[in-house]
Amino acid sequence: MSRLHLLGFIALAGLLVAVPLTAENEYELRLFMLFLIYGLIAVGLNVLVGLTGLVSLGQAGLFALGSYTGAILAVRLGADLITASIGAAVVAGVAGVALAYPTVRVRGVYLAVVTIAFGIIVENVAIEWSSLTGGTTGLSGVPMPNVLGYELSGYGFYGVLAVTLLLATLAAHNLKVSAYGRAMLAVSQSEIAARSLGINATGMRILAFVAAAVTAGVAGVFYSFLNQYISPDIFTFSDSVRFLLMVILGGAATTFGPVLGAFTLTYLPEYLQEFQLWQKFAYGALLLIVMFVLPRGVLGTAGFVLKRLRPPARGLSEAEIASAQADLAPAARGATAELVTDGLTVRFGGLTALSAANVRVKGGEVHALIGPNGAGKSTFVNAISGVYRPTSGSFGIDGEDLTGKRQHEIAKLGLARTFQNTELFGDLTVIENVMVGGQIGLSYGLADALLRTPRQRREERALRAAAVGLLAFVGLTEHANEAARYLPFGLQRRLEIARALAARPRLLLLDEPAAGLTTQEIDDLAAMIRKIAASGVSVLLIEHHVDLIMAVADTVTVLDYGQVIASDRPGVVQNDPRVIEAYFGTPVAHGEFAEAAS
Ligand SMILES: Nc1ncnc2c1ncn2[C@@H]1O[C@H](COP(=O)(O)OP(=O)(O)OP(=O)(O)O)[C@@H](O)[C@H]1O
Repeated sequence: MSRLHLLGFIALAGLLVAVPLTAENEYELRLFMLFLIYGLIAVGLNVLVGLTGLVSLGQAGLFALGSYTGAILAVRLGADLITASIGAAVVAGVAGVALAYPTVRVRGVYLAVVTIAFGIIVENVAIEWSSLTGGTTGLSGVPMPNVLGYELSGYGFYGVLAVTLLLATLAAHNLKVSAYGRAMLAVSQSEIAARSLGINATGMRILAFVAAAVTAGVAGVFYSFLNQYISPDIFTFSDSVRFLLMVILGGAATTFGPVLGAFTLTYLPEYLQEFQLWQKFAYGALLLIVMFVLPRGVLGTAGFVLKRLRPPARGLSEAEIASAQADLAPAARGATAELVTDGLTVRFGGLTALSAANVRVKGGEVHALIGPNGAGKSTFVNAISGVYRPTSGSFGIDGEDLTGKRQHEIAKLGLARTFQNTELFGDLTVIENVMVGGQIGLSYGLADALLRTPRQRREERALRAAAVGLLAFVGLTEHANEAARYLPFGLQRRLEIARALAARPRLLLLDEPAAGLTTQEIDDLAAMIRKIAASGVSVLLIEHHVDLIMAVADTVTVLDYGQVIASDRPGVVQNDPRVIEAYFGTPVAHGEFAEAAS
């Protein structure tokens, strides 16, 4: 944990201890307890909004679901605070999974509408199912907070709320700096790239929704025990908006932003009471001004300014570079990684982009796939990496059939790729991009991430060391701490290669890696590809640059109108009349092919 974050946690803990000692009356303490409850909702919602970039305007619905579940369990079944919280966490968690499902199809404003609809449904069920919920009259008689038959004092309950908020903030912070947090950020920035590195994007979104739902559900139980009475009008759409505002105002994706946002929006209405009729207007105007001046939220902007004033070193320390070594060899040693496609066909409506392609990439070779524009090269790459589902035919690595598998499953079986139009995680740093690539080899789980166990730290250290080694291999150590989006184009291409290599694949697909590079950069790329192949990785190279192909390829396969028209050693293919005709329309003299195709 950075020194700044440690200070933040100490300050938060200090505040939580000091408040009950200094509170002058019960009302003050109760208001602070409300802040703790809202803070819990905001901290959970920040996982969703800050890390996966998704917006939920249904948090009041989840809060209500938790409140009602807790209250019903307590009133009707005599459950204590712990049992009620577990029950509410389960019910809200299941609702979180259900809410995450639409993200398979919808995002952005459509997803926001789905979450709004969810909130409205919960509110209406609470009103209409009066035999269970008490309808519009609400549910009263929630007992005093009690644990295992012992009633908690006001301060005891305060302690439970304070410790829960502190632990939730710590767990959310740990999640953010773990492989899970990086994976969520990666998914939000380039889903296709994240999937190509073995990340289950849907799984990450479900996890984020569940985190936001469970915290809102437990906060709901706390609320019903604090209030001892709940009714549907406590959980309205404007509450959902307020919860979202807490995250955005404090600073999405920051550790303490949601807590600060919850604090501000709990106390602000109190201070604005003196404006009487103008209270709501003043509230809105103030929010508008803050968001206009600080679009990243208060702590987001503070962090940004701090980085400007004291920029972190762009590169890595000598010691860190010296301690790391690139390991390019495939994770599964001894594997030959032979890719074989059998009659692979991809149709888009009436267009056959790839027609019964039989390609064999032998273990450890550099195999170039070339062809005129629109020949079907990218379609081939997308088919074997799981982006497109083949219409017919099959493909596999080392005899294992991969047809029909999803992108992240194929990645886990040893295939990594780069993209024709680079697909980096722009807001992550260069080294974080490579670390996301290496996450496929991690074995620590969610509990390790939340608790930052020694196992998590050990694996993260090894992951970083491997990433440093790969950055040295592609010559990017000087840029390690820069955001990937600010790298010059040529370096972005190299970063994509390092990121793909971090997954320690058996087969590496390079989709036009030389596009847009200078002659010197292409020479460096050729040397890099040779080294990669020498370490035992099979390379499938999609390229137009004939010089590069001649320099590195062991075999060249030529596609034309989706069909394989030649596959042989480069020198043979270069003189194949069908290939020359495919590029020029008519047979031409020897030598002109290389000149024109490059
Ligand atoms: N998602 C898609 N939907 C419909 N048609 C597509 C799709 N992707 C590719 N195509 C079509 O399939 C054919 C093959 O395209 P593809 O991009 O695979 O060629 P390519 O060899 O990679 O070309 P380039 O060198 O220009 O990248 C083209 O006619 C293209 O228009």
